[in-house]
Amino acid sequence: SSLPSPDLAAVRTVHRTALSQGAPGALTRIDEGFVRYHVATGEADTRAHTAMDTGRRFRVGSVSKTFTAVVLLQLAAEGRVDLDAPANRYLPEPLPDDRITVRHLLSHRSGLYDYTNDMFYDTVPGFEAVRNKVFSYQELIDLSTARPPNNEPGAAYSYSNTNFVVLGQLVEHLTGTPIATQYQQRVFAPLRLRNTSYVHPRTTLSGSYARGYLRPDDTALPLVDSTEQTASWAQSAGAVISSAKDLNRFFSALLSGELLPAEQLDAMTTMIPVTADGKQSYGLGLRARKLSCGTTVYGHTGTVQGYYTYAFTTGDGARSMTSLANTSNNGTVNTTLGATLDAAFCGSGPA
Ligand SMILES: CC1(C)S[C@@H]2[C@H](NC(=O)CCCC[C@H](NC(=O)C[NH3+])C(=O)[O-])C(=O)N2[C@H]1C(=O)[O-]
Repeated sequence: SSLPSPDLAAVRTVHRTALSQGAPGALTRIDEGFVRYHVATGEADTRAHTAMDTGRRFRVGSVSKTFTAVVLLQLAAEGRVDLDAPANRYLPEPLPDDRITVRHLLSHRSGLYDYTNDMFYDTVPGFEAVRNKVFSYQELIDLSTARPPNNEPGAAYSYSNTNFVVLGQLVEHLTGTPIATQYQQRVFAPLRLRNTSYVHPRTTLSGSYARGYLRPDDTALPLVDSTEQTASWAQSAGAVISSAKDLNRFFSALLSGELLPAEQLDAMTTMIPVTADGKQSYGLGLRARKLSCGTTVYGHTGTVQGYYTYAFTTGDGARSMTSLANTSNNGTVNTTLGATLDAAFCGSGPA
């Protein structure tokens, strides 16, 4: 490819920095055609002192939003949902504002308040209060609509988990099947993502996986093992479990046109800047980042208790990278881990 070779030494340096900042372990896998690169550092399990390896599964957090967006856009391609219709046309219970369209939800422009702002205001108590809870979509939506909207529909970008919880409810109401069935039939099975699952509300991960460690707000306290949770607070906004190999396969397939017709892929990759420097933008359930070398990559990030994920690919899907650090509530680690993007796609160290 026209890209410089990945800088694996730079990836290792980023991992070591993340560990020095509090991550128990980190992994990065890069795939380009039949060529793959693996870098794993530190521990997947700090009690058993098990070494991290790139084959381990983990909770992907909001990378789940791209899976949900693919299901929605396939339904749109089948003529079963109109992206510019009011979402209320497809929902069992109406949102307070009829002007909110399906596209507003997919692009975080609905204005719907993000209930996790309250739910996780106090990090560990908030997590402990919900880690074994099972929510209905409607319960989560009601938490959101109890608060004023962030903006008029379509007037601004304001990221909100609520948007993708509504979209999960919409998919289930429209198809009459659980979102898990739609993920399985439309994405997991066709791409043979054997290490990817949606097991909500089961709390355990199967197979070989990395344990996740949540940092308390009082950073003097020990990390909290947050591996087992229902992730019911997130569901179609964040409850997918996957691996670096599978996420690389998913994003490569998506951007190379295996999952969506051109019209829907174009809609998904029509990006609107979300940072002042214009380097980060959002489309429909998809992020884009312009890297230090000028290359733009497409994918999503994830933050779920105990796990930070970056999963991105080139515009043609030729080269993909997934990085994980098995901690969270540690913004320094999250920012550090993001530098694996430059190492993977620009062949350079942190910008
Ligand atoms: C926009 C984000 C960053 S937040 C959103 C979603 N994750 C969540 O909403 C979880 C928030 C609480 C997570 C918790 N933090 C606290 O409790 C802080 N008090 C922690 O760090 O484990 C996800 O994933 N998205 C990320 C994304 O899309 O990159």
